[in-house]
Amino acid sequence: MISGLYAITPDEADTDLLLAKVEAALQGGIRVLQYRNKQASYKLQTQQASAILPLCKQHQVPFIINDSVELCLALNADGVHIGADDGNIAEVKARLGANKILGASCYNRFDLALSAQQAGATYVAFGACFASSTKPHAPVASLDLFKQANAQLHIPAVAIGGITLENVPSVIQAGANSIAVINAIFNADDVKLAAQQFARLFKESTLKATT
Ligand SMILES: Cc1ncc(COP(=O)(O)OP(=O)(O)O)c(N)n1
Ligand SMILES: Cc1nc(C(=O)O)sc1CCOP(=O)(O)O
Ligand SMILES: [Mg+2]
Repeated sequence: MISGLYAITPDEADTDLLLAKVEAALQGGIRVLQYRNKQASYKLQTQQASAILPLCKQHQVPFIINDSVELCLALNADGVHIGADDGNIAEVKARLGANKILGASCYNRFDLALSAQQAGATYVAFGACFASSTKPHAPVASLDLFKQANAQLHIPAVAIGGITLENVPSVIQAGANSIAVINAIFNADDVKLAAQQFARLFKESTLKATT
């Protein structure tokens, strides 16, 4: 269920603009969407995520909420993504139930991925793969983690952090199952085109990696 192009929303206060960008990204072929707005109040997050949910449903794209189990359960979204400061994975899993997606940030640490999988995570994320303007102080993660993930995990591994159309082939060749992107999609002049280009590169590079 978690594979291909995984878009994450930017910190956008203008809900109409955000919805237009999300619709364009969906039309461009994203396969997963995470709602993340670190600047918004819980009220604005609820309004924005409630408006995005039916768009994702129309496109049959899983909709994941960043950080908040409460918001995910209130909206009946498809899942939650949590990091080291967002709660205990096993406890969050128990609150969400077996049918929701639970993503866990593992930064540059494979030991965290092994324990996240053990605690019930549906997927893990490693990053930052490259310097990220969205999160400039993120620790740098080696692309070798994806080789390790393929060999030792039975859940998908998502790559995040500074991923662009230029560097995405190297991440896919390294073995990432999914590519999470904020800036290079949502700050592109043409959001739909950017998503289409990522999706096409993902297809081409995956074919190369498997032949
Ligand atoms: C797919 C994906 N991977 C990593 C993160 C980062 O989560 P976290 O470390 O909790 O940081 P914030 O996003 O909450 O700032 C993510 N959101 N999504
Ligand atoms: C939200 C986030 N988490 C990261 C991590 O390394 O865990 S990097 C990151 C920002 C990703 O945005 P962009 O595609 O604009 O670099
Ligand atoms: Mg978080």
